[in-house]
Amino acid sequence: MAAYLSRLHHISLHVSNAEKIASDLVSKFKFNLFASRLTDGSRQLALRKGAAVFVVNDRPELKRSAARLTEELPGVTGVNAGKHGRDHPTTRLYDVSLSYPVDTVSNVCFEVDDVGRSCRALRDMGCCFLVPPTTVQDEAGHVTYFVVKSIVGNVCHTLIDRTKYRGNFLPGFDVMEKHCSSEEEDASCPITHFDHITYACPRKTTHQLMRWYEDLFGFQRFFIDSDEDVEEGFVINQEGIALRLTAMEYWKCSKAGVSLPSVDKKEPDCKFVIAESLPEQGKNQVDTFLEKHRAPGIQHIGLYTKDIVSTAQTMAGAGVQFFSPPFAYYTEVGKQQEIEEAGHNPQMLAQHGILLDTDLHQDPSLPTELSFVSRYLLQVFTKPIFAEDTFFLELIERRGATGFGEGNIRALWRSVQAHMESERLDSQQEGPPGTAQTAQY
Ligand SMILES: O=C(O)C(=O)Cc1ccc(O)cc1
Ligand SMILES: [Fe+2]
Repeated sequence: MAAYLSRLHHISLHVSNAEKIASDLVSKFKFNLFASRLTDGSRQLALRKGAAVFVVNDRPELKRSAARLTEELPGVTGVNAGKHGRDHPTTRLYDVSLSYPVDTVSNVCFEVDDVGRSCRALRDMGCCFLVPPTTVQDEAGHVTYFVVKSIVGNVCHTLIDRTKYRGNFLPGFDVMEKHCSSEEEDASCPITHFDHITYACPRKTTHQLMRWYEDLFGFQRFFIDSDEDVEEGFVINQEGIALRLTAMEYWKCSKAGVSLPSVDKKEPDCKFVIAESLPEQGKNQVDTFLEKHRAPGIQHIGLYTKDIVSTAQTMAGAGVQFFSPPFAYYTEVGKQQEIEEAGHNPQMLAQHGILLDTDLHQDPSLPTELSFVSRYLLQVFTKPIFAEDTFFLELIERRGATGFGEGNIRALWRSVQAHMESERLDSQQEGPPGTAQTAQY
């Protein structure tokens, strides 16, 4: 039986300079730093925007990490954190401090209602535990968590039960009383939650991955496109693009002991997208991720916003760089009309590289003349946010469309390929490989 998840709690980043990345998330992406945990050995900074929470961790140095890991694993059970207890300087709470050679986003932490039951379920299925069940407490109560390794590269999942905790975040973190952002700033960047997490995976691994998430966490297939083949997934294999996309979703379930979320309580949470590159059209952005990240992993995260134009405008003004499709994208007759019919201004979208994809959907419950409902989605992709050309963020505004737009994927693909080509030319001009700086900001 699977371990059913209540909701996504936070996503952890492991980076060489936590302060720099946290400061970018605050100043450019308008997240609020609301909690921190500072010890001699590690720094964990928690940032929030709506329900989207990132925890930014300092990445342990390679040479010391092997020792740290063996030191941490047997000793963590029952650790007391914060002001009232023993606090091991190298303990990274709610995560593992595995060393990693490049900056990475590697832990998706979920809340569960019954940690004991989830742990037994995963153990019975042969899951690999990186941290055994561990209780952490402070004056506001206690939480219990454990960490499992996924089968996607360095991705781990922390499962945490915080039903016995009354504090604002997690024990061991100092929560700041007041958030630093003004209301005005929040109104211009209405990000509400994580919409999806996209994994970059090697060829022929999609099925195994889907099976793992279905069996262990009760994820279910989500069809990106109505024409999608059950076995093949959503395949784009033409005009230089060779990509297989498959998506999964799970439902927030709120009651302890519920074996399957009942139909009427269904509420989908963050989706998971598996992107697998296909060999036919040469090296591409998924291959680049696998090479630069040195393993499969989280390639990008979609942040859901209620107003993409204003969010992109504010972020661009604060220094975020977005990918832009060629200007011709916005002047093409069909696209221009599509944008206008959706009530948007092509020039405004062009200014920040925002892509629009309409999905004409037939609603069988309506009379034929009214049955075509136009649903659309808007997306814009940032350039990589770490020094390495790996992880990026996406803004997404959904107007009825629940999937991912094929037109948008094609436009993104082309702008990323063009970016990769210009990087390649730059590095050729600057000298041998390794001397070129790929930092985007
Ligand atoms: O369209 C989206 O937002 C996706 O998440 C799909 C996707 C996945 C990987 C890519 O390299 C490009 C597009
Ligand atoms: Fe995406």
